[in-house]
Amino acid sequence: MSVTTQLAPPVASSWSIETRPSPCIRDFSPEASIVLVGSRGSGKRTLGFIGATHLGRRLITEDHYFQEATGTSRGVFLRQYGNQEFYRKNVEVLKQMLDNHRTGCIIECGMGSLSHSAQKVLAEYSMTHAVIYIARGSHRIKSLLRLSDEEAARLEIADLAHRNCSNLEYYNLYDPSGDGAETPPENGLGNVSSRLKYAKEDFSSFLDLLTGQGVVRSGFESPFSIAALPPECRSFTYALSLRLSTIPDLDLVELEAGADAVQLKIDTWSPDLQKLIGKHVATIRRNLRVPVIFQVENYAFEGTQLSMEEREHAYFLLMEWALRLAVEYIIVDLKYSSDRVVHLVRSSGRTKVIGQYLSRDESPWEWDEDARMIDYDWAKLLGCDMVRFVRSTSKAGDNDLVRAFVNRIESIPGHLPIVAYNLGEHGRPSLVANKIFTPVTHPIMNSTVSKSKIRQFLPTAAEAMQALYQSRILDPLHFYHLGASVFYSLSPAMHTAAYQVCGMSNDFQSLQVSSLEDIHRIIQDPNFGGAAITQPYKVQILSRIAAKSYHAKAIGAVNTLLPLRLFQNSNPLDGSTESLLRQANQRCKAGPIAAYYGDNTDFIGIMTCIRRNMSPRNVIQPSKTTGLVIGAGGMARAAIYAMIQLGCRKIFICNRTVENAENVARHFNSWASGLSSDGEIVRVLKSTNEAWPAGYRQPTMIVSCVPARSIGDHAPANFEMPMQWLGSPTGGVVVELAYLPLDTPLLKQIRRVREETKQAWVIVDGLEVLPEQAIAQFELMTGRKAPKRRMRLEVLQNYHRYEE
Ligand SMILES: O=C1C[C@@](O)(C(=O)O)C[C@@H](O)[C@@H]1O
Repeated sequence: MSVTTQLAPPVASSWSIETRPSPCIRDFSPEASIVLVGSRGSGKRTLGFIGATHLGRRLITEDHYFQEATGTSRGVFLRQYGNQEFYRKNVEVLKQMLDNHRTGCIIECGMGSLSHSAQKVLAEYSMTHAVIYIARGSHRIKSLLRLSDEEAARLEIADLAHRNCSNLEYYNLYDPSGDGAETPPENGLGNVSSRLKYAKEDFSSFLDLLTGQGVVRSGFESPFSIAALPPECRSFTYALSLRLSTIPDLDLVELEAGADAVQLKIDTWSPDLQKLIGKHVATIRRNLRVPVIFQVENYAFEGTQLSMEEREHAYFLLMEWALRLAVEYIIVDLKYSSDRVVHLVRSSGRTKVIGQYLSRDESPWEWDEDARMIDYDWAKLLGCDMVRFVRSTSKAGDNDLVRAFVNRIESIPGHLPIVAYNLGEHGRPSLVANKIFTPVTHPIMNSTVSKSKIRQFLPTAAEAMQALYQSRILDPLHFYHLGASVFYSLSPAMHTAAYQVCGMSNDFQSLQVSSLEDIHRIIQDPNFGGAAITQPYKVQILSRIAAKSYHAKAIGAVNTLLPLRLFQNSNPLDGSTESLLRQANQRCKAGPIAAYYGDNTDFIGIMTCIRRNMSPRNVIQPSKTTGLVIGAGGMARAAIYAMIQLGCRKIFICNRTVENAENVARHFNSWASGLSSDGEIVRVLKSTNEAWPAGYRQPTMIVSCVPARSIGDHAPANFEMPMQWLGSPTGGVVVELAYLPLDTPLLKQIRRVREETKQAWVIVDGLEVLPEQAIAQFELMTGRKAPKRRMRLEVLQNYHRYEE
């Protein structure tokens, strides 16, 4: 079996940097238009629509553009003018379409891109733009298009042309939530089902990755967010080691457990390896939502009878493949020829290259030799973004040498992030002390058989964390839920379960407090780790806070309080992003507290739930979409901010005490004065007797932030909507934040209306939002990736304890 011929035609191994074809540049300007190519049935148009909505871009479809440019449809043109003229016109129109939309668009290319000249045009465009090939399982395309075997085979061969003129690849996984969904019509708007939840999330994150949007967004907004720094700049991050061959036997959803990335090891060959990798990368992303570190193991070639030269060639073809999939990291063994490495680095786009020196044999090199520093410098010179040193040892003393070596590198100003540890049983202390992408396993993988012996020495992420607490590198901290009425909270259950899953020695308890002074007493303890703040203190606590996130400032309320400690060389009170990032990197250490930092995750919970449940028919249009918020407390503020973040610019607020609603409206109108042409984003509805204001569409997103049970002397709000306000012909999303009882009068009413009018109202109850805000809160408090599934499960399992 020749592996190389299956992957692509072999290339001459004598290539030097000069003679190699120019690298495929995948570094595009953030605004550059994005082209989608792929066969019929691959899902290009649906993805185009999702992408355009997500990035706020125009969707251009080739068919529609052809019709516009020529005045006839493709079919009619072909019949009228014949093949040759049709092909000529196709290329002309394609070129014109691409040239006229160089920025700010998502361009869907259909069959018109198959001819040789069209491919040339696309290949040229791919030098400056992302041209994404949309792949999909051939059996799915076959059944979707109802093709015979022969037709399917023909389509698959023709489709290769698309792959050849693209520089990136996206595997469009089956989305079970979208069964029955229709392809959007020609203008791209309208009927895509709101149910394509996974595809929406998958493709949106893929585009964030390509455009760099995700990083830009989170960075300056909240320095304590784990997205504010890439994992290689944080302390003690874990990479779940996952071998390709074992994936079919695993339920990936079960693997969620505190890992910051998945290290995907290619350990085997199969005839359709490339497609398999694309599919598995997509599956990992969907199920675990962490970056992928791509690595090809040497033992993958065992039994293939490839020459060394062929192995090297195959190795680099796979690396190129990983770049096409835009994996976040690739590990490149620096034993291979440096011109190949340089070529790869030049093509890497936003993928970070980790240069590796690996030895599975003992004593090939020592940690304290000068040659290690030369190796490090060489990796840097080759353009690597990080360096990884790994070797076998049987001597415990080698672990101290690793530390000394890492210290040496870390003393170099502007040094590259470094991964360094010893393999095997004796190397475990160095593995646990390693700070970046420590490879870990997962309890459910213990039963899988390993070709490589190292697997059995890997700890789980929880074990690695526990070791850090045992050796006092990290400190157990106390966390609280503080408010006037906290007995019904599910927060302790969610946070405690998350500590357990991640191997953290913290505790979390609810305390009822009756004044800010009460709170102050609790949070002075050097082992205080953070608090979830609830009513009525979300706004009041602002007076005790030295620094707050961009969001908390905008909202004017805080639900997450964190300590700022007195650490050497850092002034916690200067409030600079840098000092806050330093605090964030040390948040698992106890120490005297000098001040407090405030953030807000309520808006994240609400925003996530609206986005997830909003149907594309109600896609947010700043000039048209309206939102309605009931209540005027801290949660109502978060709801308004969530709507603003989603792009809504016409928000109404309604509250029993009108004055409070007016205060909230004033706050946002002054904060957001630049966002709306008439300067007013939030307007007050004085009572439910008012008719819906003329000139505004009825709301398509409604969030109720009033309690459904009595609190102290306050009677429950029992809020119901005036029927006239529920007139949106396309329905919308109704988010109810109260969850005691779960079936509030408002939700009962919406169900009734839905039944009677058949309008598409989607209901989100309080138990859906609650874990989302807690997940974001846990990550702010600990810097660890939250075990989301487990936290959501805790809510469902514990809720019944409080039901009347
Ligand atoms: O409002 C809430 C709900 C909550 O107070 C609870 O009951 O668990 C927890 C807070 O973080 C959040 O802001």
